[in-house]
Amino acid sequence: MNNSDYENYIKLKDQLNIYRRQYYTEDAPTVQDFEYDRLYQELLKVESAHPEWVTNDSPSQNVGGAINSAFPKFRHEIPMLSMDDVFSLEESQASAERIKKFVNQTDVEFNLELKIDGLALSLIYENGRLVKGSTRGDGFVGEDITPNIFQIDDVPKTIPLKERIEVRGECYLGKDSFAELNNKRLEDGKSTFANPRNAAAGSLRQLDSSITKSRHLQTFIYFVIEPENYGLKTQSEALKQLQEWGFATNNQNRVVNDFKEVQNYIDEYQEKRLDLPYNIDGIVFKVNDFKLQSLLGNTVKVPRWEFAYKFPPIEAHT
Ligand SMILES: NC(=O)c1cnc(N)c2cc(Br)sc12
Repeated sequence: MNNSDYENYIKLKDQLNIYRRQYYTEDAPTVQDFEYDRLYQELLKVESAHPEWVTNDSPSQNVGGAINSAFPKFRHEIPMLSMDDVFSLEESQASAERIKKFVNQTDVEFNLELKIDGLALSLIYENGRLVKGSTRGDGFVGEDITPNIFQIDDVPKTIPLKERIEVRGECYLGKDSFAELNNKRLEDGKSTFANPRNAAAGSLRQLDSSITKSRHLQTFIYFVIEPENYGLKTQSEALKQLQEWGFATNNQNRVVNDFKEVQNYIDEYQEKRLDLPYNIDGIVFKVNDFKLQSLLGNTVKVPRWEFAYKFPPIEAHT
């Protein structure tokens, strides 16, 4: 083993952990997402060549980040995992092929969805009433932010379902609300947020709910936990049902069967993303059939039945 390779790996791992703390816990990253992604992919490459170097504190073994202890802790009954990322059409095709091989089926239907650049949240309803809202945290223990969730207008406080249910999605700040917020902060002589995702995170993870209320946060809900308990068979069906229950859902999803359709969808939204009223940073591929999703299951950190294609960074025009 070349000692300096190992030392470089430790430096890379420590640097990534600093970036994660800034992004997930402090809501104030000092590095752009694409640079973080590049370094993270480099770490994965080194770890696949040297699995014996991998320790529990590696970013590859953890989801999300440490929580703000000022909030009550909330242990997720089912971990809130993250997702594998791919960075090219070819990689996304290879991932889709690996999934088909795993389930030994050539015609697997995928539901493509927009990857919202916000922060993950979980909502729990009992007897049709919202009882709990939480952040992802480290995937196992998140922050109980229930009072703040009640301040988000598009989160239904009651739903027409008596059974207990957990749904998950993304909390985000629209581009216009972000611009208004930063202009107001500039007028008030305050620091501005680097991007809408940090502004959303800083607004949702607020100890003062009235500040959360003033920030016009929005949500897209896209997961039903244990969907088959509610008679749902596919992800596309679950999105329709979520909308009928009263959740804010993103209806720009598309069920695809072949790669040409995937290419069309990616091209279409790579084009449209600048005009959408919210930030997206990629496309989520989900195996549409829940029975196949169960067959595929999860690895320690990510589901095998979904992955994200990340758009290349938007060129900053100086
Ligand atoms: N549509 C989706 O499933 C989706 C959208 N936006 C996101 N940031 C994420 C993250 C995970 Br993990 S899934 C997902």
